[in-house]
Amino acid sequence: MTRQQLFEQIQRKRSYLCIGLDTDLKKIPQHLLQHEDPIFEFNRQIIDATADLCVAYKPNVAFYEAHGPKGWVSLQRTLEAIPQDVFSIADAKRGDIGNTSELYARAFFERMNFDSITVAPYMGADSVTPFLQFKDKWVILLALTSNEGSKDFQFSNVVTQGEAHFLFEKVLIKSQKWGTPENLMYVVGATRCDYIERVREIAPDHFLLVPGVGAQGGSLEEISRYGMNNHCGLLVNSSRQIIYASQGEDFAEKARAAALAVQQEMDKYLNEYLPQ
Ligand SMILES: O=c1ccn([C@@H]2O[C@H](COP(=O)(O)O)[C@@H](O)[C@H]2O)c(=O)[nH]1
Repeated sequence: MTRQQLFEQIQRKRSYLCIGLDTDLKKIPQHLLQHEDPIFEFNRQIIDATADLCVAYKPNVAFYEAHGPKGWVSLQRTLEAIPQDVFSIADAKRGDIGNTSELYARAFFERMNFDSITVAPYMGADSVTPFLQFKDKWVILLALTSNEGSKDFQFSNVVTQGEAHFLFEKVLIKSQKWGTPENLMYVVGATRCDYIERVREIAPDHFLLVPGVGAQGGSLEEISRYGMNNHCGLLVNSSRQIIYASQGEDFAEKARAAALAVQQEMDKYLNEYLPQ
């Protein structure tokens, strides 16, 4: 999917919501356990109930690979249930020496046909660029993550081009030599709203994948106010708050209601903050 197609979808649906498919057998409604693939059945019903309200789905690969080969099958079936025009994100946080990264890229882009994959920047250019060689596919690079531990490394002081920066700023500056706003996005946590203006100074045009609203408490209003650019430039993820809105037989209906509430808020922010 191209950046323009993503933006058109955002305008059409009045939404920049990404729904995280962090599907956990311990949390899904118990009546689904009788299905031969309960994870897929849960995801299928969530997707059917919410596809008109969101622009992306993000299965976190950990929730699938934890089940071994069966989990990979659930992931593949889930990907096939995502409508063609909805952006798909493999939240896999990969990255290794070049020839290994190339195989990761082939696994997620060719074997499975995801639109994008999350990648860790720590191993540098040769670990990231193999993912950038695929037409209309995206790298979503971890820049400033939403978790408490982000403080351990991401705020370390480093010197870039003779200037002092935080490490996450260096990731944003340096990686713009590897990709463009047409194939590179960044993960920036909604719990780090105080840095969103700084992120936009360094990377004004790139899309940001923003986890951390909902269960982690980040502010959708602040991220929208300070993070929106002229292509919207935001995919705001919510996983648990939406998919586990109910653990009863009405789970899909309740997930739809939770997604609708977020979409309606996003509609308002698109009116207020999208530059004309
Ligand atoms: O900085 C990051 C990067 C990734 N995540 C992932 O996003 C979802 C968040 O789930 P919620 O239930 O909405 O909290 C999850 O898959 C994380 O692994 C993140 O939270 N922060």
